Amino acid sequence: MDIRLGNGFDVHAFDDSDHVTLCGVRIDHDQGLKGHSDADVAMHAVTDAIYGALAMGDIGQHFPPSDPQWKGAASHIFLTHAVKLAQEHGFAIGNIDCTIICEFPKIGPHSDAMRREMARITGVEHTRISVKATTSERLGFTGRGEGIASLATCTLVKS
Ligand SMILES: Nc1ccn([C@@H]2O[C@H](COP(=O)(O)O)[C@@H](O)[C@H]2O)c(=O)n1
Ligand SMILES: C[C@@]1(CO)OP(=O)(O)OP(=O)(O)OC[C@H]1O
Repeated sequence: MDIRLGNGFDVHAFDDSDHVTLCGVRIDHDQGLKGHSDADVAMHAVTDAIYGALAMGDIGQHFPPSDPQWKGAASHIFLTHAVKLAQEHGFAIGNIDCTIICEFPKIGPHSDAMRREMARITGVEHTRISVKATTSERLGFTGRGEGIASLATCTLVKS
């Protein structure tokens, strides 16, 4: 059995919009996230974890921020591409673990919806997908409410 481990990390700054999209779930909030795409920082970290496990670059190499085609794009496009690439190379996703770092919005009430949305996109059972959150105890840029950071780990399995 061939088992691969990948990690991903991403940061997006807040802007003055009225919602954020995290793991494909829209959360009304008094700020939004700036990005070339829909700025789904958590889904970007998960996508990069898959590319990392495959040792096939990163999200910006597959979907350059300089390409107008991806302006405002929904991030499920990027995640779907990474999953397809894994499948084409004979891998299935073993599990995904994602951590979202921010003071606000609170993630807990939305984490199950996020797991189910990523399960829908990836075709992976939601019991294999984890979405967690932490504050940074008011320290640093996340603590000052300047943006959201996210990190993710995934395993890929080829039997
Ligand atoms: N944006 C967030 C941040 C945290 N949580 C939940 O609160 C718990 C305590 O956070 P600490 O940073 O004080 O450890 C954390 O374990 C999460 O369950 C959240 O839902 N949303
Ligand atoms: C997702 C892409 C798409 O152009 O743009 P952004 O939304 O700016 O997100 P980032 O995490 O900076 O990753 C780079 C790009 O691939």
